[in-house]
Amino acid sequence: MSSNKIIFKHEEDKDTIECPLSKFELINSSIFNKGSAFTSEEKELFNLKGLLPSKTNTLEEQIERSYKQYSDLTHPLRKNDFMTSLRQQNKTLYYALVAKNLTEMIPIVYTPTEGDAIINYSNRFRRPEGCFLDITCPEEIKDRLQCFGLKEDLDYIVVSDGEAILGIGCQGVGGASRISLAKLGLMTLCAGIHPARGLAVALDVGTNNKDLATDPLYMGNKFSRISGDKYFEFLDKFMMVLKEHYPNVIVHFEDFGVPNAQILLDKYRDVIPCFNDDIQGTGAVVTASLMAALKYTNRTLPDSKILVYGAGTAGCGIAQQIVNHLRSFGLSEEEAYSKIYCIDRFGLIVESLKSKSNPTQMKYAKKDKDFEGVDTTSLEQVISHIKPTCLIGCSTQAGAFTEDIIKTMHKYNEDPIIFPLSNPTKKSEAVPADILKWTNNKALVATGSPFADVGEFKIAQNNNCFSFPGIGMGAVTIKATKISDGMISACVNALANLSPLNQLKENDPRGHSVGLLPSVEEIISCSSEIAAAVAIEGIKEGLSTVEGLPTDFSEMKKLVEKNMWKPAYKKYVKSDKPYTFQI
Ligand SMILES: NC(=O)c1ccc[n+]([C@@H]2O[C@H](COP(=O)([O-])OP(=O)(O)OC[C@H]3O[C@@H](n4cnc5c(N)ncnc54)[C@H](O)[C@@H]3O)[C@@H](O)[C@H]2O)c1
Ligand SMILES: O=C(O)C[C@H](O)C(=O)O
Ligand SMILES: [Mg+2]
Repeated sequence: MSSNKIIFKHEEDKDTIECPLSKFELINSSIFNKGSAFTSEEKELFNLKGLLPSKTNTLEEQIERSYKQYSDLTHPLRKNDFMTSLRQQNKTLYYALVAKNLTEMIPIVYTPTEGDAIINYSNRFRRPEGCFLDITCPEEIKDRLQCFGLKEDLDYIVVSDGEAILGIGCQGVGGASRISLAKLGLMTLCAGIHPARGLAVALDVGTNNKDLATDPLYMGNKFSRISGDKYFEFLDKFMMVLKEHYPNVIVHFEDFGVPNAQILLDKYRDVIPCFNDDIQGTGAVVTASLMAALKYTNRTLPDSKILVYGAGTAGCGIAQQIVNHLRSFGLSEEEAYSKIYCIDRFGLIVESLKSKSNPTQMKYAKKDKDFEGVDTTSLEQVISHIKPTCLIGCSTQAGAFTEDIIKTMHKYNEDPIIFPLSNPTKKSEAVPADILKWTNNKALVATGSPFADVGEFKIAQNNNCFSFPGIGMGAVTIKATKISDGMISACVNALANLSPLNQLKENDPRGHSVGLLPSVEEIISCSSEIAAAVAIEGIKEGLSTVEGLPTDFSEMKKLVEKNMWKPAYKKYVKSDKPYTFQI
């Protein structure tokens, strides 16, 4: 393509934007549209005079108006519908509105309400967003992707095949599309990925969800999910198109199922700059909150025993990240693995469970003889035998952490660390109010979905939304060739340092009431701090392809913040240059 085409690069220091659209095309472009905020000069210049009423609003006035409309709706799913429409109309207004109301709106546009929106996708569908790739037409992958721009036009892709959406299983094409859009939305909101430079990709490989397959309105392929060679060939074709045509784009895998998530990550992480949010993003946020909780209670990671309940994609990702962290304390690989215990649907993973467990799970297998006389399918008995410091739930089993279980944890720990991480809210292994009640308010709790404070106790959201935006933006900043384990560990350390517990003096009893992680209100500043740490680690490891980047943390943070797209209107000047990017 010609070099004079419009490229949305990080142009935050410019006061004007070159706009190649006019009339209906302009007003229908969610990237360029300003709605009632077009000035009279812009209305004249872009042929909009007959398309808009005469008054020009400010962005603040538009925020006020849309917040009123949003507030008129009482049902969370209707609020989600409203926000989806707003995003499709005017991205600047959408992100400005969410940024102003983070605590209220993140649960609407992300977990948990997005889970309901996904379940109802084909019935509530109004307008498509993002790219759809179909396993029946692998030869079309390149052309379909190129509708959204060429290699200079994209920084970040979120891709899902919809198999393991949150804790609600296969949600077909709707799950694949909307979970990718929700994650991409947070990349823009929290880490400033330009909305025209991010792409949500839905891979439609069929569905095993009977409700969808029998719904006449279901919009995806109704055949059973394709697996095995044909699935991997399709994925390989997609990844090779990215490698050839979008070599600098960072790829974020989301909600792939257990059989494929780790395999795809292992296969492609040295080939394409990519990471899996459920494995590595979750591993990072949970290790960070665990480190903060241990530090506050004067314990160390090498002295801890961790029990992971639900050894799927997230559970094994968390376990692996904790192992990586234990290694940084000088433990051997064997010692590190020995500190982590995993339970899956057949009970504690022990050597004799080999035929029912996958190779990733078997890394944590314990010797059967060490559990003689213990019913390894009973969580309570396993806890009594191991006496873990920390219990982590990623099982999708609502209520699995019963009163007896939590009290058993408390029996062996003055301050047990309990993380019920399954999403959405209805899948949580326990609710914080119960956990606190059953432990005389001593447990250190953080949950996957948002929960309200319990009296004076603040419940941190132990969700990968605190890690993936920083990991992704760090990688985009240096146009990384790879996202290394060191970059993920840099995220862990940066996030653990941001825990509000660090601001307390030793033995300050308020510890349990400040929350283990920063509040959602702080998610944007946390993400830039993490991005800077991740970028610096990538440079140190020789994984950057950008020349002349700062290696000093505060300089890098300034650069990251400058590069972050912010929702504000700029003056438009007319452009006749060709463009290829999404509008
Ligand atoms: N908080 C976060 O940031 C975060 C991140 C990722 C995933 N999650 C949540 O964690 C849950 C799991 O996600 P995933 O991607 O790992 O899914 P997954 O399907 O890969 O894993 C779930 C695992 O739980 C196991 N399981 C099912 N029933 C069980 C039982 N009765 N006892 C023990 N194990 C059982 C399954 O066999 C599977 O291995 C979901 O609810 C998801 O929303 C939270
Ligand atoms: O999407 C979330 O809220 C976190 C996580 O990626 C999940 O799958 O639950
Ligand atoms: Mg996920």
